[in-house]
This record gives sequence, C-alpha cells and structure tokens, in this order.
Amino acid sequence: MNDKLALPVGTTLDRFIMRKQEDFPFATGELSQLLRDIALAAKIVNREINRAGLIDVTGAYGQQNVQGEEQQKLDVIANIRFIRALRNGGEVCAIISEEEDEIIQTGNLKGKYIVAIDPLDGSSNIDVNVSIGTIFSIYRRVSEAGSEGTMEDCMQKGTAQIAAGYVVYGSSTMLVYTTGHGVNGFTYEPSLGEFFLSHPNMCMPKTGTIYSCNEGGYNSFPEGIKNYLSYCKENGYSGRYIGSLVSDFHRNLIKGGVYIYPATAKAPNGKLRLLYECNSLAYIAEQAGGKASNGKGRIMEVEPTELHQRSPLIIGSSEMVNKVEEFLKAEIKKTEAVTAN
Ligand SMILES: O=P(O)(O)OC[C@H]1O[C@](O)(COP(=O)(O)O)[C@@H](O)[C@@H]1O
Ligand SMILES: [Mg+2]
Ligand SMILES: [Mg+2]
Repeated sequence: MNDKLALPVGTTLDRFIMRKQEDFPFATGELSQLLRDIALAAKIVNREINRAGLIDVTGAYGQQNVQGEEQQKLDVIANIRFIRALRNGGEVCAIISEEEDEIIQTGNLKGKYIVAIDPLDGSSNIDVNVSIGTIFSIYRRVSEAGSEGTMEDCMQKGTAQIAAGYVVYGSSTMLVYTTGHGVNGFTYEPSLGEFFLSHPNMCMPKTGTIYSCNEGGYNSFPEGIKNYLSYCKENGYSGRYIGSLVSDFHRNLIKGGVYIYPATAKAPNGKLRLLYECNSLAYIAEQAGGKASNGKGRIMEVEPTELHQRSPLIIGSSEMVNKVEEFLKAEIKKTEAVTAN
C-alpha cells in the first residue's frame, strides 16, 4: 500500500474518492462520480431494507426474472433504485442487471462506463432478516462514445474490470470496493448519511478453517469437491453457510475461508452468474490477495458468451482455493487413468 495514500479510519467515502483522484491523476472524475452514484443508491436501498417489514415490501413480487427465479419485492425495488441512480448520474451508458432480461440503455450516450449488477443478493434471506447484499462490476465501454452501449461493451472478461464492489446490509451496512489499488471497506452511519473508511487496505488471510457450501446438492457434486469437503471435515474445519453470497464472501475476506458453489444436477453450470456475482467478487478477492476459480482456472479469464451465464465458483483464501483445485485435478487424473486402461 502506498503510504501517502494511507488515509485514517473515519475518512469519509467522498474524501477518500477525491484523495485517491489527487494521487491517481489518471483517475477520471467520472469514475469517482460513478462510485458516488452507487453509494447513493446503496443508502436508499439500505433504508428500504431496514423498514421492509414495516411497509410490507418483504415477500414475493409475483413475477419471475430472466433467471426463472421468483422475484422478491426488494429485488425489484433495489433494481429500480440502482438503475435510477446510474441513469441520473450520467456516467453509465448501459447496465446489465440480474433482474432484467436485456441490456438496459440509460440514454447517457456519452457515458464512458458499463455497470453489471446484482441489485439484491441473497434474496432467500430477505424475509428472515438475515444479511443480504448488492454486487457490482464497472467496465469502460469499448464502443465509441455518442451511441448506445453494445453487447461487446457488456460481454467483457473479468480481467477488464476497472472497479468492483459490494454492499453488505448486515448488522452494519458496509461498502467494500476496489479500483485495482487494493480493497477498502466503508461503514455506513445512517444518522449522518455517510460512509466512513473503517477497513483500510483489506487483505484476505492466505488460509483459513472455514468452508461455505450448500451441501444440499452433495450427491451430484463433482467427486473432487466431495473429496475436498471430506478433507475439511477430517481437519476439523467449520462449515458456515449464510445463503447470501456477499455475506459468506465478506466473512471469508475478513477471517479467511473458501466459498464453493459447484456445478450440481439442479445447476449444471453452477448457480452464480459470471458477470455480476463471480467476476465482481473475484476482482475483490484477487486485489485482497485471495483467489477465484471456476474449478478449471482463473474465473476472470472466462470469455463471457451470454449476459446471464452461470459458472461454478470457488472463491476465497488462495491456499484453500488451490487445495480445492488440487482435489479436482486429482479426480480428473484418476478418471483419465481409468478411461485409458
Ligand atoms: O439457496 P442456495 O442454492 O444455497 O443458493 C444460495 C446462493 O444463491 C444466491 O442467493 C444467489 O443470489 P441472488 O439471491 O441474487 O439470486 C446467493 O446469494 C447465495 O450464495
Ligand atoms: Mg446474487
Ligand atoms: Mg439477486
């Protein structure tokens, strides 16, 4: 971490963004403004979540999204709030949202950026007051400014991200993001309406003893994953599964651990979406010294082919992700040996 950028805990998000801009002359004001727009929407969604039970916006919305999943009212509300903030902010030309079939054109033809977003992550936890989140990625458009965002703009590899982050609406609400210079966490103080730097230069422990996996799909897991889970249990690791990707990831970022959502019979390509869940958290994981794989390799190298494509995800402490990959590779070798004989 560059010392002159070491900012004191308690610095406001706004000051942090401005300070970063002073020290990173290449950082354009537009990206700073875009981060502010996201923070604004997060504050609004935070308020909606906190009073959801009071104004009856819990429960199902009564429609399915493009994923064929039952939309919750808060999924729809969060989607509307983030799209509105990004459209009004003027910096984004197009948006990919988990809740929208197609690319959303904002009308900002001069906008230099694309945002891929999961407006509300952990929908199954909304009604039971368990922490949920928002996940986002920011890309530079590749098409000429002055026109609508294109499919090419939206289908970029994770390695092309210029920023990524998440909001976790938990016991406190935090915004955690990277612009490629480390990971910083900001805690929201609702009474002041401000995010304050609370977790400067977040680093993911190289290893840990926590594994997060929904073992409901165990019977159809790849053998290598089954073998890794046995390895965890033999070594006395703790199983922790919140059911909100953001919350499971955030705990592992702080304490060390690995989150695994493999291909299953129900989700043959995995359940999580490449563009606005896997890649976004992968960028943060790597910037914090962690790792993110699809079981075969670095997930940010995957060339997207569909807006809402899914991927197996193994993400967290680097040594733990390496171990999972080791078990998967050993299984492939074993299968190849059997086939060869
Ligand atoms: O219920 P399952 O199959 O364990 O899946 C839980 C996973 O699905 C998700 O809820 C998917 O995200 P959405 O809620 O945004 O659809 C993740 O947050 C979570 O890790
Ligand atoms: Mg999600
Ligand atoms: Mg979602």
